[in-house]
Amino acid sequence: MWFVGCGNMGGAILQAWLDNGLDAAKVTIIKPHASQLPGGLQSQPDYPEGATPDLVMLAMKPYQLDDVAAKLAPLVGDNSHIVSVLAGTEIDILRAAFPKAGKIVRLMPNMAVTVAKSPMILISEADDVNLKDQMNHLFSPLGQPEWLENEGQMHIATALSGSGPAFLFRFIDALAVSAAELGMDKDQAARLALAMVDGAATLASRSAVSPGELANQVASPNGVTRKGLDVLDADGRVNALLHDVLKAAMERNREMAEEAKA
Ligand SMILES: NC(=O)C1=CN([C@@H]2O[C@H](COP(=O)(O)OP(=O)(O)OC[C@H]3O[C@@H](n4cnc5c(N)ncnc54)[C@H](OP(=O)(O)O)[C@@H]3O)[C@@H](O)[C@H]2O)C=CC1
Ligand SMILES: O=C(O)[C@@H]1CCC=N1
Repeated sequence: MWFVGCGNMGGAILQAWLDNGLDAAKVTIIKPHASQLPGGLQSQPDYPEGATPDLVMLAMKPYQLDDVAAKLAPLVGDNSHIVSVLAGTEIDILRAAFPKAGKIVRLMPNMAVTVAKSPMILISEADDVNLKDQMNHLFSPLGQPEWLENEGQMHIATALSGSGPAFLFRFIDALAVSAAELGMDKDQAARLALAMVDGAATLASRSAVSPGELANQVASPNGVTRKGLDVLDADGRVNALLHDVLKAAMERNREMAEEAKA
């Protein structure tokens, strides 16, 4: 297996696979600069000569595709599947870059692969049951595989699930900062905000009722929570805010897809 690029996202996937028993000897990492890598692995700047990979994980930045393809495309053949985590880089573009490759799959993971809790959003160029089984087997130790029906859905899926952790991390920070501004010790506020989100997310994921209903269960009539919810809900504030956040991220993903075609 070859990793092309192994930074935040590629490194998290590799770490998760190593934690799940992947033999490090089967991994070759190609990237320009030496850096600390999962499992103490070393990267190399050049592609191995005379070797053909079974699987290539494309995990560099989207704008680096042309550079990568110039060197990698001649080395991949029918039996080399390519899995790309590149945001906004569509299957047609990947196929044009790697005309001789085996199957091409797009994956949108998030950083929670290291705790086996990333939705693993997938789409491939062909509706191939064997390929799906193979990908599910490969990626289910990192989170829940979730196949899209069409590639157009990848824009919003990327905003929600790929970028989503960043939005939630900001929310946790904002809760902690606000609690500190309102009188709590800063470190204690940070600790409590994180523990509360962790507990609430676990509860919601295990609950038979929706998060909306759970919010109502927390809020006593005329109680403390209702006053806070009223602020979130005033003029549809929180929905409007998150709509705008997802729309901005989704539109950037769409724009990146257009840039890749230009
Ligand atoms: N970060 C995230 O949460 C998510 C990221 N993604 C996608 O993952 C991809 C990587 O993002 P991220 O990990 O955050 O980025 P990073 O900047 O952390 O990592 C980029 C990697 O690409 C390598 N690289 C740079 N140039 C080349 C090249 N010419 N050939 C091979 N490798 C190269 C870098 O190597 P070096 O260090 O040696 O320079 C580095 O290992 C992006 O396409 C992004 O869209 C998708 C979902 C979530
Ligand atoms: O910000 C980005 O472009 C990538 C895609 C999803 C998460 N990180």
